Amino acid sequence: MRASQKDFENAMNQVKLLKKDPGNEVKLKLYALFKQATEGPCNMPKPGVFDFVNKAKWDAWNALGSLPKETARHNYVDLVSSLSSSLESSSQVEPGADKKSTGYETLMMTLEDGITKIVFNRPTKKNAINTKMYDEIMRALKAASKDDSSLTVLTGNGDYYSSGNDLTNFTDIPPGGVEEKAKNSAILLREFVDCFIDFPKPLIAAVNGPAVGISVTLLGLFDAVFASDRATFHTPFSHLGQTPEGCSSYTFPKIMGPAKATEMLVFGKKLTAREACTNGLVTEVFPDSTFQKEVWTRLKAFAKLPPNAMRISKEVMRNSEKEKLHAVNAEECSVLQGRWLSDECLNAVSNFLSRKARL
Ligand SMILES: CCCCCC/C=C/C(=O)SCCNC(=O)CCNC(=O)[C@H](O)C(C)(C)COP(=O)(O)OP(=O)(O)OC[C@H]1O[C@@H](n2cnc3c(N)ncnc32)[C@H](O)[C@@H]1OP(=O)(O)O
Repeated sequence: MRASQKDFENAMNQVKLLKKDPGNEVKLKLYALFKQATEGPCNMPKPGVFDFVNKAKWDAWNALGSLPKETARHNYVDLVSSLSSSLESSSQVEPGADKKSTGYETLMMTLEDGITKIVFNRPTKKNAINTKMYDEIMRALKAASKDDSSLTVLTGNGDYYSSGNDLTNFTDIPPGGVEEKAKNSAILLREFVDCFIDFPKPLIAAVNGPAVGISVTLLGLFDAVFASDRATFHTPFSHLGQTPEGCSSYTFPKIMGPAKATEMLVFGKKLTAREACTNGLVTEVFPDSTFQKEVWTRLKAFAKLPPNAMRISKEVMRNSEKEKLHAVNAEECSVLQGRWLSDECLNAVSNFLSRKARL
């Protein structure tokens, strides 16, 4: 499936919020893709040669020929998404942002009202985490740990929070073959999860939509999890021939008890936001229609609390667990390294990539 109608509507809203003019060439491209996506191929009469503006628009639209509406919608969403990161859209930002970081391809990052916000920004891929995104999240967390903010929030752009590991990560095989790939992936995963274990400030997830795989397991390392009632929580590891990561083999049984943790991590039961809240994984659930407003009101109130007291309180709670969490992370990565070479895993990934299986 290509970009959904919701992705398209989000993109249309984002365009209105662009703070910098993207230039005429890009505006014409946006216009053409929008018209193609909503009306199909151009069948309007060609404007006269002196009607420069309308002729340029007509030319851009007409140049798309018989491009299918769906493809145009997808390309429109992609183009807006790339503009949002490079030209700093304010759609993900509450008013009065005092600092925004560009230089991320897969994320948007802002600092405002004492809150650093890191937004997964691959909406057309349901915010699947590719290798670049793993690296950028680590870089963003390191920057957030040192900036002026008192808390850090992770959320997703579009209809998903994140669909977890990008399964195409498995297709980029180095010269050393699949063994080397599995080894490198285990090293990357360990380093990635370590960043969450060691993150020094309160870390909050605003789960705006469905969450899958590693985007769910990591929640056990967050300090608060706010969820839209549209969000779901799914860890289909057995279906994928894989095993738990993100320290979930330790945090989930502790949070929800071994029976519920087994339902999720071994049998792949998908939880609704309310179920995840009842089981202690989610702090609070909000109606989707008021999610952003209510969550940001709450976060802004938290951000006014004395930052050092919050940081030290987190440190006291986390310190007694840190060594254990690092050991669990190391063990989970080592087990996964073996699983990635198994037929069960290779078949599951190849089924996804050949579109035989979606969750
Ligand atoms: C360094 C390695 C570390 C590894 C850590 C271990 C981590 C483990 C995990 O996270 S396991 C979980 C992995 N995730 C999945 O298995 C989810 C796979 N995706 C799906 O099943 C579906 O895409 C969906 C249910 C999330 C959404 O379905 P639907 O609404 O029908 O949308 P599409 O399937 O059409 O998706 C749109 C678009 O996005 C691409 N996409 C979505 N998720 C992923 C993904 N996880 N990996 C790669 N690509 C993904 C999908 O292919 C479509 O792309 P296209 O438009 O066709 O180009």
